[in-house]
Amino acid sequence: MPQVCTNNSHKNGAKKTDMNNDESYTYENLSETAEFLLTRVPFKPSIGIICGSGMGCLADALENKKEFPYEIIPHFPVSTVPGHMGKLVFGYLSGIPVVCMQGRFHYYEGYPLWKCAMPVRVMKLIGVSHLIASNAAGGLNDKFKIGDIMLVKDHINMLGFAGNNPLKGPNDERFGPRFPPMNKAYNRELIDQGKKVARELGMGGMVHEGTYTCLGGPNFETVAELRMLKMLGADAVGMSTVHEVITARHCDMTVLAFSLITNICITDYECHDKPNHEEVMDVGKMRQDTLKLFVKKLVEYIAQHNPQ
Ligand SMILES: O=P(O)(O)O[C@@H]1C[C@H](O)[C@@H](CO)O1
Ligand code: HPA
Repeated sequence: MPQVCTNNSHKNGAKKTDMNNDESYTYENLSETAEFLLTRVPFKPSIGIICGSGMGCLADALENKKEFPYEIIPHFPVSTVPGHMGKLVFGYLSGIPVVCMQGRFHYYEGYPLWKCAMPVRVMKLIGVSHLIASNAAGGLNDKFKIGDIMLVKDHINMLGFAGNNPLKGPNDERFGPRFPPMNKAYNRELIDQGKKVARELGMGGMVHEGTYTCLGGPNFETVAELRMLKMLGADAVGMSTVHEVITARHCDMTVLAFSLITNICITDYECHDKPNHEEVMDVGKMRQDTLKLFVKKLVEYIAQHNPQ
């Protein structure tokens, strides 16, 4: 049975922070959050996992779990999206300690990007050096099929084009530099290892490499928007991950991200299908065994080789 933690000082959905949307978390705020967790978990994971929509199964695979509902963690936002459980889960995968976000935060939930990405900084402060971020995404690349996996080799930060960035505002050098590079955001060794693992698991044909783009959501995209994104070089489109990766790279974490292609983007006005969140979650469930195995193998690789 997983151990579910409680926090009496933050009972009954009581307001945990006075911050409004203009005030970012301070280093001290996030250190309090990290301290809260570290004093309740008997191990320090160096690998963090973020579960995409319908992919909470990745956290179910952990052993000796210790679970923290987001409501009880100081300064944490709460998850509002179906398919995102809203729990931080510590445990072991193949005997390796990991921490898993079973539910992430999206811009369309009403949170500013720095708040959506705050758990990444908390992970950093508890000792996480490697982040595996997963997401559900619509496939734009003609070669992709529903249920395929795309290892993210790069992203197009559409929200960033409009000046919206999780690093916007005063920079605290204790997290990272004012102007972080983003040309090597996704670790090449881990992308190659992802492909190797896929081949070993007999799923080589369903794993690709490509560019992810994030829009604000919550609506799915128009045909014209999708045609434009395809022309720009995007292979998959979603509503998350980019703000987490930027925050992770800012504080020098090594990142692997992958998209589960849950639907094929509709770029034809004559097609009358409609994308929907139920389908997105169903594909996550359909692929849960494959995803668990895939992530487990990557965690084993990271623990053995410590790619930088
Ligand atoms: O959290 P992710 O990016 O996996 O969730 C995707 C984007 C939207 O939140 C939702 C749409 O169905 O799934
Ligand atoms: N668009 C945006 N986000 C998504 C999609 C999509 O088609 N599928 C899953 N998340």
